[in-house]
Amino acid sequence: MTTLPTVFITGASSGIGATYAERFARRGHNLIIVARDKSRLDALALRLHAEHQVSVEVLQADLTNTAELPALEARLRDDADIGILINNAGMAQSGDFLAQSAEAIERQITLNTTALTRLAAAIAPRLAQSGTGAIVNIGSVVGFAPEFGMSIYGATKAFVLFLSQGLSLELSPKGVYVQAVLPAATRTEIWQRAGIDVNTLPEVMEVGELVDAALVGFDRREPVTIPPLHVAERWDALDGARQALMSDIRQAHAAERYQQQH
Ligand SMILES: NC(=O)C1=CN([C@@H]2O[C@H](COP(=O)(O)OP(=O)(O)OC[C@H]3O[C@@H](n4cnc5c(N)ncnc54)[C@H](OP(=O)(O)O)[C@@H]3O)[C@@H](O)[C@H]2O)C=CC1
Ligand SMILES: CC(=O)[C@H](N)C(=O)O
Repeated sequence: MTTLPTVFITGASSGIGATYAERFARRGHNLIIVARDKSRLDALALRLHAEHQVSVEVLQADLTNTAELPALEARLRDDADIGILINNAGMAQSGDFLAQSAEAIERQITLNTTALTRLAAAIAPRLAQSGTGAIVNIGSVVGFAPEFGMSIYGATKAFVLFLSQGLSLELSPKGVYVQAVLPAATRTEIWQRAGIDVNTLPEVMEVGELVDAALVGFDRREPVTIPPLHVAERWDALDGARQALMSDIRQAHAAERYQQQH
């Protein structure tokens, strides 16, 4: 009998991360769940263990505190049972760029990009060595849309997509699956935490539907999964246009429109 890999999930105390934890427990995976709120993690661990007979270990950590990252990195690097990383913890901030404090900007970038990247970097060599495993990074459709007015949040999520595509190119030949999941508005606490009333939003997906759809993409080994996108060809066209740029942008001379007029 093959043993299922342990799933390491950040931001598992609520919302999308807690739902991933429930879904993977249902599939029979042991879990390591990470967030700041230990009492919520403990309650989830007890429930999932009772309902699904899996082992659930709780790791309390503040991922914005880079001093807390080495312990998590060491665990990902050294624990051969961990075969799937769900890089989910994230935060959003509402409000204009002009109104953001330096501390708030740093916190958001550290959580959404630095911690995510460092955790992926910690597990990737071991997965590549074993030729198996998966890294799932939770981005957002906001990463496509500066028009949504969440410039820093969107920029962090554009980073997540770029990083995931790059890692997929590097790691998939070595047997490691990398998935970027890009949800749109989903009913979780992130909205309240960002000072936005989710009930004022026009279209909101329920979190169970979002995670189940993301797992369909996971099982198909899709590199990029966008659950709310009904017309899949739109993504193919966007990514195709990006790839078509590549031959055009490698040029030794500036385009004619930038040549100095003498
Ligand atoms: N809901 C939505 O509309 C969308 C969400 N996303 C993304 O989904 C991901 C999950 O968010 P979602 O479930 O919606 O939101 P929630 O606010 O419900 O969950 C966020 C999770 O991250 C954890 N977290 C927050 N800050 C830290 C920190 N400093 N250190 C460790 N853990 C932390 C929280 O736990 P704790 O407070 O206990 O630390 C919580 O478990 C995020 O990356 C978000 O950007 C993407 C698109 C849409
Ligand atoms: C607060 C948000 O913008 C949300 N998390 C999203 O990514 O759509």
